[in-house]
Amino acid sequence: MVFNKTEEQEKEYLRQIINIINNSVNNTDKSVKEHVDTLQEYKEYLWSNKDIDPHEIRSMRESILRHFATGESVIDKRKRLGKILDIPYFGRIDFTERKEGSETRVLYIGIHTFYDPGKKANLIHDWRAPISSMFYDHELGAASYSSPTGEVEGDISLKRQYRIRKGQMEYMIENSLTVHDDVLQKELSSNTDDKMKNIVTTIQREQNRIIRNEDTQTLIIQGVAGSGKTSIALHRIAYLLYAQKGEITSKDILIISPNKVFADYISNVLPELGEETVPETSMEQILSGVLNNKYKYQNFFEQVTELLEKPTPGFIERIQYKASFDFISQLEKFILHMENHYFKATDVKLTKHITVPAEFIDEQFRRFNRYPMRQRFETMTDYILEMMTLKHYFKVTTTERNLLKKEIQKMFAGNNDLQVYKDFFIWSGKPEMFKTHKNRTLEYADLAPLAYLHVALEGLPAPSRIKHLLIDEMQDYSPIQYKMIQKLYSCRKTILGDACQSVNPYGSSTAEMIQKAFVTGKVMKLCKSYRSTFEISNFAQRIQANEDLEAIARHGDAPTVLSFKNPEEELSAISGIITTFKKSNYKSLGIICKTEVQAQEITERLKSHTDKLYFLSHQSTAFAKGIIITSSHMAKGLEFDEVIIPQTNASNYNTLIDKSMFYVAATRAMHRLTITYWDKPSRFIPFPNPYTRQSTPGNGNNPPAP
Ligand SMILES: Nc1ncnc2c1ncn2[C@@H]1O[C@H](COP(=O)(O)OP(=O)(O)OP(=O)(O)O)[C@@H](O)[C@H]1O
Repeated sequence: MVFNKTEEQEKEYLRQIINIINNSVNNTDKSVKEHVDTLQEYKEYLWSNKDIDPHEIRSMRESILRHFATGESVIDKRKRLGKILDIPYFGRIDFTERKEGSETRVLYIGIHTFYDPGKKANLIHDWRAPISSMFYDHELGAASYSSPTGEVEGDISLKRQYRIRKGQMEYMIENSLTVHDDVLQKELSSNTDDKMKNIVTTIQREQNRIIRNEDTQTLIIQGVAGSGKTSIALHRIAYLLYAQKGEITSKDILIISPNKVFADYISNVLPELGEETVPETSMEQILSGVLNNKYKYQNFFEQVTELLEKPTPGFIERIQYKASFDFISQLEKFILHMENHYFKATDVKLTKHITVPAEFIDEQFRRFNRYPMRQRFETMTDYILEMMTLKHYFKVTTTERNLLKKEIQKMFAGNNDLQVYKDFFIWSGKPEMFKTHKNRTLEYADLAPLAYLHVALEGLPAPSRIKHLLIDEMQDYSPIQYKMIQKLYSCRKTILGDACQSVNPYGSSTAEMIQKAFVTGKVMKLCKSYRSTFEISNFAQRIQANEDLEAIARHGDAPTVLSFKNPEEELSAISGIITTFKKSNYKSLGIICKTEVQAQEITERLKSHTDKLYFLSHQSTAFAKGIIITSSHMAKGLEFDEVIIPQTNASNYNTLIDKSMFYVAATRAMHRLTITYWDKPSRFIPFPNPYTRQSTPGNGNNPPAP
């Protein structure tokens, strides 16, 4: 007989579960109150007995700390219970192990486990538990999961999905092959919240494989636009925190993310999954840190801006060269060259009668070659002095020691990182490949190689205690940057991105290049695109084809291309679209320009037409709700219900990098996309556009075929 067969029975069961959870909440509340009261008592006792002896104070301090720690875990439990009360579970499978005498187990699956001490049973199973993996991996029929004791095989006889909010069941979907599809379609058709949401109820099979992969040291995920890479990466973190409890905490994980806005945008997901947010940083911060924050440098955003606004062939060439593997091998050769030619030993007169011969000093430089070059001086000095005292029976003074060390240091021609770096370009016959900007500002592409040389000369900073490194937007980093990351973080890594979405086409990396830079790594692909409607995905495919991309069959409004005579007409049409948006059910509108300057200029001009606009710049630190105007670069990784891409004129979108920007902007749209231009259309707009509407908001006209 099927347990809770009907929807009515399920609803009744839900009510019972909520009651049990409520009891647990009451007990926890009591426990929280007891802890608070005890701590208060301690505090009062300490205040009113200021002359108690130090032993008693010490033992009280220990008790307070103990109470505090248990109190904190009770508070955590209370928070978790609050979440469970709202959405106790979202799925169910009935599983019978293929073993004699096995009974069917009814497994309700939710964000957290809920154990009922009364029934001495798990009433709800955490989605990350091994047994719960079957919910994502199998439909009705034969199924299996990996348990710590081996593979458990059996059959799923029932599978259901529920939508429960605030403890109320909104709907339940019965077991069928399309359970996931139905709920997925509903999830994808909903409008965006201000921040990224968790996808725990509808994780797809290919995504689940990545989330639960624990075998691979370096996992590289190449996923098409909107395939859920970022979502999956965050669920993977939540999974690892669960599966490796006791070994890894959220503080042991580090995310390298493109900017603060993106970090804020994704900051919701882990707390929604009941985990703490994870520290985040940027590539620039890491590399500049290695160089002791000594240099002024152009950041990645500034590099992209320069490429978009005033790219010179030299600038592009420098970026391209520094993103090549040839460059890395030249650097390696140069390090060897330094090893062989940068130390020129001379005799050092230590005392009136004692001279340390040059050959002996040179010999020691070679002897200690297991140390980075600049780290040898100290050890060499000590060793030489030891040998000299043995030979000459004299006592070395501190002054003599310092003198020798200083002299040895002077014999090395590589004491200044920047000078060494310049030497490298001269040595390699490419002096034109190094150029500083105003105020001796380094180019972004120079940061990683300079840090690479610094480490070869000076050694690595203190080993990082990070146990898992996550890199998003992997395509934007170059091989030499990955080489540096490899040196700095020997831990497990999850690296994800999309080679088609580079905002740095001259210095970007594919999954295979990253694999080559690391000399290891498993590449996994995600081909299904979930974000955009079929029509938008197809449109974007025609801007820049990605053979791997498989658009999800979710249909919506066709993208619109609107042509105008001049910028004024275009602007008033955009303001018309904004008015329509405000009246619609959509929650977010992104007006995505090619550059930040253009975005700022449009913001200023639109302000007199409409209110509640939010200009998102590279200095912004938080994602905002509503109508956002920003650049393609900043919009990367984000998504909007509706997107407008203005000024797609021939002159504005013309180069390789412009095309990348256009593609990134178009793939941000979930449900609706409008492209506008005046004068001549960009050659990247897919014409003829079968989706173009005849009547348009504002003054838009149907564009002529170019
Ligand atoms: N299994 C899923 N269930 C529900 N929604 C999903 C699923 N997978 C992805 N999505 C949705 O698809 C959208 C894109 O996801 P996400 O931003 O993680 O993709 P991405 O691959 O990082 O995208 P991009 O590279 O284009 O920035 C999000 O709205 C996400 O919630």
